[in-house]
Amino acid sequence: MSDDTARPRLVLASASPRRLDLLKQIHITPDAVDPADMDESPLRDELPRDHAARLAAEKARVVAARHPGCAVLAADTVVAAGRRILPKAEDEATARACLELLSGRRHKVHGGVTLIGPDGREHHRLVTTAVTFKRLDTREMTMYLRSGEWHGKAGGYAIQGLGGLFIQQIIGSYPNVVGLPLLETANLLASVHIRPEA
Ligand SMILES: Cc1cn([C@H]2C[C@H](O)[C@@H](COP(=O)(O)OP(=O)(O)OP(=O)(O)O)O2)c(=O)[nH]c1=O
Repeated sequence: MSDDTARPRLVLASASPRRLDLLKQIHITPDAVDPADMDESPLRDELPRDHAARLAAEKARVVAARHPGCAVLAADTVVAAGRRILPKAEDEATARACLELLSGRRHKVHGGVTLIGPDGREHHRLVTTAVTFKRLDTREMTMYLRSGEWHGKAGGYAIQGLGGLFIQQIIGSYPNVVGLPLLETANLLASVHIRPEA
């Protein structure tokens, strides 16, 4: 059987337009997008990397149950300052608190990825990127809060947008910070015969 005939349908279990764009960037177009839409609160004392891995797996399982025989891809991005999991900023006060915490410091972004194959087998990856912010002055803080870009973003910033202005150093995968570690995701997908189209 050729690789092409073996290619299963791919379902992206995500409501994030960024994840769809990142997949498209590597010439992979899901056959369907079906967000898991679940409670993403951390468990008591859950470590940031464990949280990212657990949520990616849970999102994938919920969606795989709705699409038997398909490959299902899910991910979760967690911004962590030490053992602390930063929230997704839904209001300005939360965004400000996140930015004050990140200002002038290094933090980590953990990207959990789960692929459930058409045979129901689970494959997991956890990718960590270290990001250093410059120290933000009052003008920069005000400008960024006004932009509204922080809305719905883990840690209250977007590296792919205006937030890129604050990045002094990054060690590791850039697309992981945006929402999907592309190298590791492509390797997972290749294991179920889904490859970038020319
Ligand atoms: C740190 C950072 C996060 N983000 C975004 C990516 C994710 O969408 C979001 C993290 O939240 P997630 O819970 O990982 O994703 P989501 O709720 O948007 O979508 P779904 O769970 O359905 O897959 O933060 C950026 O876009 N840029 C950044 O630099």
